[in-house]
Amino acid sequence: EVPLKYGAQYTGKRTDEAMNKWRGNRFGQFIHWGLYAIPGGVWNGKTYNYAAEFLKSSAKIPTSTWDSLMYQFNPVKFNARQWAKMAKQMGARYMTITTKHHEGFCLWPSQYTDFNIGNTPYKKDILKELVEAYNAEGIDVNFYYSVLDWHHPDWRYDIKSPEDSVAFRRFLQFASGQLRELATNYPTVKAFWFDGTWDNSIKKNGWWTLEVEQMLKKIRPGAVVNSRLRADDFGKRHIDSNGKLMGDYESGYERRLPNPVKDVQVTRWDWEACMTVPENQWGYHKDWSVSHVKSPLELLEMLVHTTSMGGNFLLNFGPAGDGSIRAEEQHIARTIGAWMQQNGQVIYDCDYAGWEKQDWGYFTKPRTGNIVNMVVFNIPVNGLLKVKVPAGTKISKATLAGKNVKVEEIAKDQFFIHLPQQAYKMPPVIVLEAVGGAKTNAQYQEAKT
Ligand SMILES: COc1ccc([C@H]2[C@H](O)[C@H](O)[C@H](C)N2C)cc1
Repeated sequence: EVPLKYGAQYTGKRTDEAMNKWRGNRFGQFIHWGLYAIPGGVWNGKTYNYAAEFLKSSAKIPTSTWDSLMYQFNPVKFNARQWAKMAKQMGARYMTITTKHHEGFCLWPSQYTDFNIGNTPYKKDILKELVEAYNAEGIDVNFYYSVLDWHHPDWRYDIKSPEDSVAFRRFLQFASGQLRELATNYPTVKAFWFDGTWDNSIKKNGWWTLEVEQMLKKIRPGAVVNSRLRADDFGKRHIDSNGKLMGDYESGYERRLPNPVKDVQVTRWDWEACMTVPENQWGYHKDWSVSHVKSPLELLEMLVHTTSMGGNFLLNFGPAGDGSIRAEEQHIARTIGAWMQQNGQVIYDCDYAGWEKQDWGYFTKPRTGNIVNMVVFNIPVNGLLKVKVPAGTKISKATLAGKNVKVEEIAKDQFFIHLPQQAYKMPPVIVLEAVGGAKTNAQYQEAKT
């Protein structure tokens, strides 16, 4: 091991109450909302197919022109309570909001820059409205914060001169101040999702990333911070030079999920995957016809896949500039929500079962009891669902929607589950009562230090 000052501060999963709640939430709503939602990927009549929140660079728009969008920000259709109700109906247990994306525009009235919601026609503190509305629905709120800031004159992509060093130190003070006011003025915030930390300027200032994590946890004990913030003494990000995860959970899965067979080592720590509905649009884009738009079922399978590997799934919504939620996203919320209404117990507070992945779907395991859930996405034509269980496991009971289903042992540690013959519009859940069998997932729990 190399001695590190700014590397991982602990190993193994946090087991305090705040982290257990963060983990048990499992399903979150990401919201990307900022000035980019106004043009929605279209500039001077031309549609740019790249991510809408990058339109400033795609269309090579000067900062002064882009920043004047602030004077147009007046979301007349914005209703925080309606958004929160929709998220509740979808079954989201937490919501992560872009307090400030790369453009540098702040959804809260920051004292550290005028480039904020207070100087828009809307004027009011949107962040406060969202925190209150979502908390009122029992949904935890987490803050996304981009360190990269296209608006701020002291931002640097790299440190190549003494002037760069002086300017960037001022920038880091600015960012620390913004984070302090976010953690202080919105006391119910539960976690911080850092982005925009891939540049050399940050890699060369790993000390600051640890200082920020420690400051936030001092102001908000129990706060959860993602690995994406952190760089160690040598500029290594997410995982330090000794191979240890920094921050409280691994946040490298962006628009991709770990493979349930090859990447099972991800279960040794907490992690979260964030996902777009189109191929690559986080902010609102006017034209979703340019790429595949994932169906509710595709997204539901990703949620179950993520839970089955002990991770959290953060599904993105990109509200329009007027504060409305597009029809596709409303449909996704309703469809996933209907299934979560019946089956949320196989997601919330559930984890990796440690059983071998099979083609029919995914296993999830509640924290306590000898239950293993099967979420079936691939229904066998003959209605006989072949299940392999760990050596020596006995299945004492299997139910589907509360009704017993026949379990027929066909070989050592192999069973047919007789599925009721019906048209399955949504994935059925089979609850197994299983006793015995090797405890396989223990091997990935690292020693706690
Ligand atoms: C350079 O490639 C990037 C950079 C930043 C991103 C941002 C997206 O705008 C969104 O906020 C996502 C979570 N983040 C990684 C995506 C791709």
